[in-house]
Amino acid sequence: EEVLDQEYHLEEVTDWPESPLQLGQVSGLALDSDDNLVIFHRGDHQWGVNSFDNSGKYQQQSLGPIQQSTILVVDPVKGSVLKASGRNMFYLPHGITTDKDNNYWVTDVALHQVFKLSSDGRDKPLVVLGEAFEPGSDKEHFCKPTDVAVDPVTGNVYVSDGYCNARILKFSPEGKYLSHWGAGSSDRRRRVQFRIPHSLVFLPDRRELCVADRENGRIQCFVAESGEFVKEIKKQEFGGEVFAISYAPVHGGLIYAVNGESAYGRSAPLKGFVINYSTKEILDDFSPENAQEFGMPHDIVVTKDGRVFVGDAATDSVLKFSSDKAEHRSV
Ligand SMILES: O=C(N[C@@H](O)C(=O)O)c1ccccc1
Repeated sequence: EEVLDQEYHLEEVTDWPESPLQLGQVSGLALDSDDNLVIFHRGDHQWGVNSFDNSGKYQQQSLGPIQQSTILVVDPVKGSVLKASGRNMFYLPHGITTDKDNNYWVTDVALHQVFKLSSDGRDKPLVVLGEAFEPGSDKEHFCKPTDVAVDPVTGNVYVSDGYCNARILKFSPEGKYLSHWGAGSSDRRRRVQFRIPHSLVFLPDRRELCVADRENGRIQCFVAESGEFVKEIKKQEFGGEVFAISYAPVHGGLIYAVNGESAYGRSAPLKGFVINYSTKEILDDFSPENAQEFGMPHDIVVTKDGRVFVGDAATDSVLKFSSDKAEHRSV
């Protein structure tokens, strides 16, 4: 197979989007089957230090749900909004993914719930997991669930749970609990448990599930069917926090990741990374142009043609990166 040639380097496509998107905190990104970008954002709601009490209960229920459209489908070339939905449903959006039928699977950390939604604009909840506003750690309750990944072959659904739990749960396509691993499961094989499993990606060519184990600053990959541990990728360059990951089944398998700030401040520059899944080597890193900086890069997706989008929950923006020189405005 062809090897990534050396002059491959991702650079920001600074003239994307052509006109600004009205976004709140951008928490999640996904791609639909046409490689349109799906943005999950928080409108006028913000996750702040007073949003939750010590038991994980959301404190701002009285605000009511976000009235803006929290799910935007955006053209990857121009950045124009193709569809908008997700009004009056969510309090603190977090993760989003699409399944092979273009349904949305989303998590809301205030509701402590996971939803399967039709993408026909009616947002019809087809599956709901967890109990609204009730944190917990059994088979029917999550605590600030962070992300979802769907196996395109079996339709099985994986949930990373979450800020106040430390486990991955597996459900049937209809939402029946099947198993879980990490905290609370029988497997004691791996000493160090997750610390905020924050982002998931399914590797279709390997049938593995990789997890951004955020506060452990590492990526862990598992056999999706069994939860059996396969490998860990931990890099000095991450600086102790990995916020989100994505994957492209090309060039032998490429993992894309963004790092983040720890509660104790910045321990490494905020960047995106392109990592060779097999060798674990960092092939490229990237960040915004013109001394702009990432604020809180919070999710990342990569299109079939190698364009990368990063959603930032601090700058309320989505940035586009490409290695195709033709795409960068000639200065
Ligand atoms: O991590 C946090 N937020 C982000 O991940 C997010 O906004 O999803 C956070 C933690 C404590 C207090 C406030 C925010």
